[in-house]
Amino acid sequence: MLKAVTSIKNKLISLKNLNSKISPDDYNIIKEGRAEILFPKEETVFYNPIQQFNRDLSVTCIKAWNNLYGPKAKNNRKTVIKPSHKRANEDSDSDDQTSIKHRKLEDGSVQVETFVHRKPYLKILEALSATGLRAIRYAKEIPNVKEIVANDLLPEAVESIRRNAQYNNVLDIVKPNQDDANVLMYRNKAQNKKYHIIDLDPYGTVTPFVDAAFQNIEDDGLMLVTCTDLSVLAGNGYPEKCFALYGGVNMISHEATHESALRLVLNLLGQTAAKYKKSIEPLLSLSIDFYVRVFIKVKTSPIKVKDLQSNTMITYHCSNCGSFANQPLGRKSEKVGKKSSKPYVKFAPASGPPVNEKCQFCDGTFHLAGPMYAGSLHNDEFVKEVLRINKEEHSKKKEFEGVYGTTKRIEGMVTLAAQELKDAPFYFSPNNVSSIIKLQVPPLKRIVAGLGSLGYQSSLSHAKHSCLKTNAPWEAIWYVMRESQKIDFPDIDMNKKLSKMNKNTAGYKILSKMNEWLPKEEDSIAKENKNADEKPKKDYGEIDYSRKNNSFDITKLSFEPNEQSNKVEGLRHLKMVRYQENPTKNWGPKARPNSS
Ligand SMILES: C[S@@+](CC[C@H](N)C(=O)[O-])C[C@H]1O[C@@H](n2cnc3c(N)ncnc32)[C@H](O)[C@@H]1O
Ligand SMILES: [Zn+2]
Repeated sequence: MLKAVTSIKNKLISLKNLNSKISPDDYNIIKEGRAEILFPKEETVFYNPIQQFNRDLSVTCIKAWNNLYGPKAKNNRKTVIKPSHKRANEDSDSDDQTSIKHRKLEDGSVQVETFVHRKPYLKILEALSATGLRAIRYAKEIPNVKEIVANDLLPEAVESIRRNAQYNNVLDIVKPNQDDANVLMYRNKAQNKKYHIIDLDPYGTVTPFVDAAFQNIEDDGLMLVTCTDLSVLAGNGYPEKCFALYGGVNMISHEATHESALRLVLNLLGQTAAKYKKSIEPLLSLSIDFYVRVFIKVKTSPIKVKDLQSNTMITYHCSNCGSFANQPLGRKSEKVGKKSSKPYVKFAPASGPPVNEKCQFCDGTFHLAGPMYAGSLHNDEFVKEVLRINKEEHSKKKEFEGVYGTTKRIEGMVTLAAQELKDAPFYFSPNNVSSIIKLQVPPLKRIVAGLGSLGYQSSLSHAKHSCLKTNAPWEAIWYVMRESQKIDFPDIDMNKKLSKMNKNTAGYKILSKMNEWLPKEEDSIAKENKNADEKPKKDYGEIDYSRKNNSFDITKLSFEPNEQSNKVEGLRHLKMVRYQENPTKNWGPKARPNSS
């Protein structure tokens, strides 16, 4: 949270090394992280205090990326064995200082351990910097930063970046620059200048800046991307604009629209990267308040680019009952050569569609969402490191006391993201499903236990409160929801209930036809026997996003707590802070200041 807004009164500030004097009444000092920003009282440059969470999280993510995949991550301690006549520092990196330990081995050779004390090496571009606050925080809070170019189109913003970089004593690291972000990035490309980290935090959509950014980032680099245009990415009113900007349509009027927003942004990034033989790996993808923020690793890899097709999907979602089915746009499978017996990967068009013309549950019409990214939203290793830094360093170490105001929220959000079920795009709201079939909303843990007893996994979603992600087919979801009523109302008479319902409603159609489409007991037994005889199918990288596997055994249903329900219930008891602590009045994406 904002630490202090101090009005400077009755004295002139003379900035170190700055010739000009600043009139005190013109500025507030805003303290955030380790930075102090001189902020003009009449707002001419963009600053939104609610975005402190975004900035705190970004600092933590850059540290995590650098620890795991940064240019020198795997290289901090080298052990080499040399013939005894060679000196240890002959091959050492001339930029860095090294300390060396020699140990003579029995065979006469010398084991040389080189401890490398790195000179700052990280190069960061903040392409849309406004006051410079973010760049200054990166300079003061992230180790090993060599250079941060803090760029903005507006002269007032660049003046503010310069003033603040100087005031914070980081002008040796933070380089203010006035340019259109794209002009800067394409010029960098021409000069072969690249950055390890590119942060894109625009007003609204990131789309205009993405192409240039992919041509300006180092291999294995980290790209941090914000989009605040959620009315387009997640709203109901602009499918055509969403398609034009992101190359796909969101899940209009569906509770999972915030996850589709993330998948659309990742689709835009993945498609753009592929043009340059690059692939993206989402490290952490969050839907937060009024914006989305994704952290991706970028790699030049023509082989990985081949996965783009099978990692892209469209989604059919019923406009009546909300059930959905995903359709990957391609297939990737491992085959074995007939003559050579060598395995090879085959890419093929997908087969489909996964649904009939009308919804099989309620006769409703399907809407089409996507194309969008179908793969995992987060990387386990990265998320673990983010949580570690947040807990062990930012929350506990004395040196960080009072620096990070949003550690609880980072813990809450990232812990939820970490437990999200993979390969199960989207979630459903038990509240909505219950209201469709006009039954009482069961507790989440009971639904999860029921699905778990049928062999399916479930998790919460960071993107929406009280919603469930699951790899269960919709047949199982409707079935569990109906049967769960019998716990609360053991004498419930479903036929009587149906007779009172309007026959044209989705709920009536779902409940009245359920016994027709539920798997039959004898089918389950036959399937079990067949599976036991069948050789396992060898699929490589092929994930069934479609939810077509609906042959569960209905007789196995139980609502007793199980591993799945205990896991979900454990998280709900953590009482984590998902939302911003003490948001100000009328918080949200801030408009451009008047003068811009
Ligand atoms: C949302 S603000 C950035 C906030 C900042 N990153 C932070 O954390 O406080 C967006 C900034 O982008 C700048 N901007 C808009 N279009 C631009 C362009 N084409 N090139 C460079 N800067 C641009 C605006 O002047 C504004 O200062
Ligand atoms: Zn339906």
